[in-house]
Amino acid sequence: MTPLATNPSHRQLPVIDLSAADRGPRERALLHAQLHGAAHDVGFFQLVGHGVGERETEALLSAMRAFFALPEAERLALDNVNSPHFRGYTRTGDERTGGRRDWRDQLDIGAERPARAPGPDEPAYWWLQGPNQWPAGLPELRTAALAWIDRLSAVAGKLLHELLASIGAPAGFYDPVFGERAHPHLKLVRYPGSAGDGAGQGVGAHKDYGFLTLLLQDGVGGLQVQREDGAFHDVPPLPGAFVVNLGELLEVATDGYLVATNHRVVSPPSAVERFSVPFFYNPRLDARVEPLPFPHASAAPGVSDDPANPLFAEYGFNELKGKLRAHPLVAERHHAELLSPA
Ligand SMILES: O=C(O)CCC(=O)C(=O)O
Ligand SMILES: [Fe+2]
Repeated sequence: MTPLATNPSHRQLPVIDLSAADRGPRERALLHAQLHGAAHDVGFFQLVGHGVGERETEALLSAMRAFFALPEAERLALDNVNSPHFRGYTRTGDERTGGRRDWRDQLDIGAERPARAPGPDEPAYWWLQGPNQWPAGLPELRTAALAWIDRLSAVAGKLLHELLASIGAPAGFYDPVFGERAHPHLKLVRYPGSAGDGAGQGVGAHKDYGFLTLLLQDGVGGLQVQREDGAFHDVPPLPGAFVVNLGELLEVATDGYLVATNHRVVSPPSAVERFSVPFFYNPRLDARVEPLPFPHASAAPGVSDDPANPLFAEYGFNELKGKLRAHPLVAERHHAELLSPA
């Protein structure tokens, strides 16, 4: 072994088989031990045995490829700059993470609900609720994306139950913040090679805002997770698996016992495109995440204290902070009153 080799235990994320939950108490106990370790130590793992089949996945991916193959004018007809709800298409270079330009284009999709412009006494996060923007000539995209949101909401719900049980908490403790008014979110993302500015920022280091993220990535690679050593380590693509990471609300819920982990994407080499589909399992916008009762609560270190990234227990505020930061063009056009003076 050369001194430069990465520690293999750092390179490989845990692989968790969710179907073990249905194979009797012994297998379920083993699953819980693995989940507990992965969620507490890393906050990232590969999920297999989730039951989502190749047909459903291919329906989503082929609609997605068709979308990104549309002429730019047709994609820009859905420009999110026209949506006060941060829905629609973001062209490459218009998104920011850590104050720097991300080199990816994407379509942001959420639950299909009518717009709700908040009144003067209502929280501003109601702006996040509103209609999606769909490409007129690609009805199959709407069908596949909404089906994916339903399907992955069910998988994520089951996973959250097992995860809470794995740390000795009541499995259904957060059920009331999901249900009919949950606020799931889906992104269809393309990384079109590198920007040529030397930064290689596909998307900059960040944490996700909600409970759990289930990511479908293609075979190109580039996703990296920050590990205990502070360095960013590759998350190699595993066919058929979802990469799962814990969001900020689970860190808030457990006072830091479970970790929301920083991650980023390094741009693929020029002329190589990478596609990914992150699904964010988020609760109602007006959900206030109560502290989770669980036996390890006294061992919790507290949530991370980053003045540049405060964590909010009321979910809508947590998402709104991120959206205003990531989409400055939408924020300036529609929400100037929410931006703090520079
Ligand atoms: O594209 C990826 O692999 C990750 C994307 C991501 O982390 C995000 O959009 O929050
Ligand atoms: Fe993310």
